[in-house]
Amino acid sequence: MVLTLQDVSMIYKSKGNKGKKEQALDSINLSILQGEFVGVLGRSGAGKSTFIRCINQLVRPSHGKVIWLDKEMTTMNKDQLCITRREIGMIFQQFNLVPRLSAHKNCVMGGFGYRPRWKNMLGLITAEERERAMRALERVGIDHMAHKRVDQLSGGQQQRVAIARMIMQKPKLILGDEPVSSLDPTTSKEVMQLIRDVHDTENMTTLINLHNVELALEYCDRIIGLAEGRLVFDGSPQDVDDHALKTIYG
Ligand SMILES: Nc1ncnc2c1ncn2[C@@H]1O[C@H](COP(=O)(O)OP(=O)(O)OP(=O)(O)O)[C@@H](O)[C@H]1O
Repeated sequence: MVLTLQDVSMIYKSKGNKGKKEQALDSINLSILQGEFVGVLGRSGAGKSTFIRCINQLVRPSHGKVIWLDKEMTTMNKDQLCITRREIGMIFQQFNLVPRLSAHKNCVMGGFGYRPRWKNMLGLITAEERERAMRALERVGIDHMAHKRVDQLSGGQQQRVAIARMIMQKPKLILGDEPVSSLDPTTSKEVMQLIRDVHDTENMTTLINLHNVELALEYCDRIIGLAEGRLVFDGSPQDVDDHALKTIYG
């Protein structure tokens, strides 16, 4: 087991709206094995993003434990989290790149978690880091755009840069928060294939939110389904029949 969630719940308390509470996750218990590629399905509002973000503590769960490689993330302070998050790469729907910087500079930043803060602030990059970033861009097929500002790239190209930045980070776990939702169908497949290739060759573990059931069934080894914050399905893609889809999507 590389990742375990024990009784994880998340209740958001809105500041406005008379302090209304929103239960986004409800007692999730789950174990993920090394090397699994897991797709997370559910309707809009089912809790998929919250689930993914509770794993690396971008959202701090209200209750329960998240244990990653025998370390309990839920009780970690900010410094401990910074160190542990180096092992966890994240790919977002909106790419989360620095728009005015080049693809290469964005990629180099993937390695910043391993360097002293002062070096990052001064932007001191070694020749080895420069070369490694270039190789990561090559790996995702975007090296010919290395020196272009990322805000001048297409969505698919930007997501490739984000994946190269993640390769530079050398994580053991990939978390994807709807990484292909803003891409057209052909580009979505290309990006999913790329994530799958990186997962396979680097022997990673991956959890990814997807709106597209077909993509999930094609690329994932295991599917989990959320409905109203609860885990309502956990099985292989072959087990996702009409009954399972009805359970997940209502
Ligand atoms: N910051 C927040 N404050 C209050 N409520 C929130 C917050 N973030 C999410 N929620 C609520 O928690 C529930 C789950 O949201 P979440 O974004 O995790 O769902 P999702 O399945 O990822 O949805 P989508 O597919 O539309 O992105 C929703 O009811 C949402 O309104």
